[in-house]
Amino acid sequence: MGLLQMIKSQFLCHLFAGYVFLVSGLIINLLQVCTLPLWLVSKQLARRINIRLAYCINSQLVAALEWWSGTECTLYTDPKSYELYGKENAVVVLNHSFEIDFLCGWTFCERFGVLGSSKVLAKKELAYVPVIGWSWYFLEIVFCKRRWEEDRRTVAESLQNLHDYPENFWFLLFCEGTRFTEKKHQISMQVAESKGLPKLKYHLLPRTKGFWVTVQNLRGSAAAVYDSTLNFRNNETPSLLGILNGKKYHADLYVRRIPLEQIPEDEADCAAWLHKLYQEKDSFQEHYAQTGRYPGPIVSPARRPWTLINWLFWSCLLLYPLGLLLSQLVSSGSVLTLVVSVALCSAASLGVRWMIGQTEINRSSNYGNKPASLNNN
Ligand SMILES: CC/C=C\C/C=C\C/C=C\C/C=C\C/C=C\C/C=C/CCC(=O)SCCNC(=O)CCNC(=O)[C@H](O)C(C)(C)COP(=O)(O)OP(=O)(O)OC[C@H]1O[C@@H](n2cnc3c(N)ncnc32)[C@H](O)[C@@H]1OP(=O)(O)O
Ligand SMILES: CCCCCCCC/C=C\CCCCCCCC(=O)OC[C@@H](O)COP(=O)(O)O
Repeated sequence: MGLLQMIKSQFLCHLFAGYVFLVSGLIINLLQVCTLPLWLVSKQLARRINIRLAYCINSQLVAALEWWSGTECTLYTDPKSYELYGKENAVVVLNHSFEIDFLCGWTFCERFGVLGSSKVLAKKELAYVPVIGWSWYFLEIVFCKRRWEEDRRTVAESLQNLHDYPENFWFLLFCEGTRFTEKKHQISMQVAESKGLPKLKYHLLPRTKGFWVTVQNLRGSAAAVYDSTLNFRNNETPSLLGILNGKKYHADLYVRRIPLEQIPEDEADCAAWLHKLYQEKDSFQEHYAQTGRYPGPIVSPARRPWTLINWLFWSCLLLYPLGLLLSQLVSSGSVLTLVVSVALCSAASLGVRWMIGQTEINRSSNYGNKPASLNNN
C-alpha cells in the first residue's frame, strides 16, 4: 500500500471528514429551516436556495467518490441522448444492487448540473437520517412507507407538487424497492413464477405501482425515462467505507433515454412495459458479465472541480473553530473538559458510522424478505 493510500485509511482523516460533513450539514439544515418563512413569500426562491444548500451536502459525498477515492464512472449512452441530459426533467430507473449505487447516480447528477435539485422515491425511514434525510424535506423528496394503500395518495400528491419546480431535476426510482440479496431474489422469483413472468438473474422483480404513479403524475413535466443499468468492473463490491478508505472502484452505467410518450398510460400495460424493461436490463447485465462492458458508445462526462472546491471551503471554515477547541482543551488541563470532549467526539463518530450503516446491505430492511401477503418494511 502506497503512502497516500495509507494516509487515506487513517482514522483521523475519516474523523475530520465526518466532522466537516456533520457540522457543515447541521449548519445547512439550520439554514434550510430559516428558509421556511420564505416559502410563504416566494416558493420558487426558497426552492432555488434549498437546491444550492442541498448541493453543499450532497457534493461532499460526491467529492469523496470522485476525488478522495478516485472512483472512475463511465457512461455508455447514445450521443444524441447525451446532449439532452441535464436539460430536461427525467425519471431515472436504476437497478438497486450496490451500496453506493445512489452515489454513482449523484456523481452523474453533479456532472450534468442537477445534483442539488434531484429527487428520489425514498423509504420513509431515511427521512430521519440527520443531515441528508433532514435536508430532503426541503428538497420535496417523495417518501413512501412501501405500503401501497398508504403510499398511493401521498406519492401522487408529492409528485403533482413538482410540476412547477423551477429547475431541471431527475427523479430516481429504484423499482425493485430494496437492495438485491440472494434471499430477496429467491422470494421475488417465486412471485415471478406465480405471475407467469420470466425469471430475472440479476434483478428483483420490479414493483410496478410506484413506477406507474410516478410516470402518470410527471407526464407534462418529465420528458423521458432514463433507463439506467449500473455495474462495477472485476466483480467489485463497493462500499461507502471503502470510498472513505480511499479505495478506487470502476463503475459503468448504461443509460437509454426513453420518451415518456412511449410508456403506456393504462396501469396494467404500464406494469407489463416495466417488466419487459427489467428483462432487457437483465440481458444488459448478462452482456456485461460476459464482455465486461455495456452495448453502445462510451460518452463520459468529466468530473468537475466544484465538489472539491465546496469540500475545501467547508473544511477551511470549520478548521478554525476545531483548532480553537483543541488549543483550549490542551491549555485548560481540565480532566472534565477532556472527558466531555472525548465523549462528544466518540458520540459524533458513532453517529457518522450509524449513518454510513444506512447504506450497508448487510443491515438492510426486511422488506421483500417475506411472501407478498406478509411483507414488512
Ligand atoms: C445520465 C445519468 C442517468 C442516471 C443517473 C442515475 C441516478 C441519478 C438520479 C437521481 C439521484 C437522486 C438521489 C439519489 C440519492 C439517494 C438515493 C436514496 C436511496 C433511497 C431509495 C429507497 O429508499 S428505495 C425504497 C423506496 N422506493 C421504492 O420502494 C420504489 C419501488 N416501490 C414501489 O414503487 C412500490 O410500488 C410502492 C413503494 C409504491 C408500494 O409498494 P408495496 O410493496 O406496498 O406494493 P407493491 O404493489 O409495489 O407490491 C406488491 C406487488 O408486488 C408483488 N410482490 C410482493 N412481494 C414481492 C416480492 N417479494 N418480490 C417481488 N414482488 C413482490 C405483489 O405480488 C404485488 O404485485 P401486483 O401485481 O399486485 O402489483
Ligand atoms: C465527505 C465524507 C463524508 C463522510 C461521512 C458520511 C456520512 C453520511 C453517509 C450516508 C448518509 C445516508 C445516505 C442515504 C442514502 C441511502 C441509500 C440507500 O441505499 O437506502 C436503502 C434503500 O434504498 C433500500 O433499503 P433496504 O435495501 O430495503 O434496506
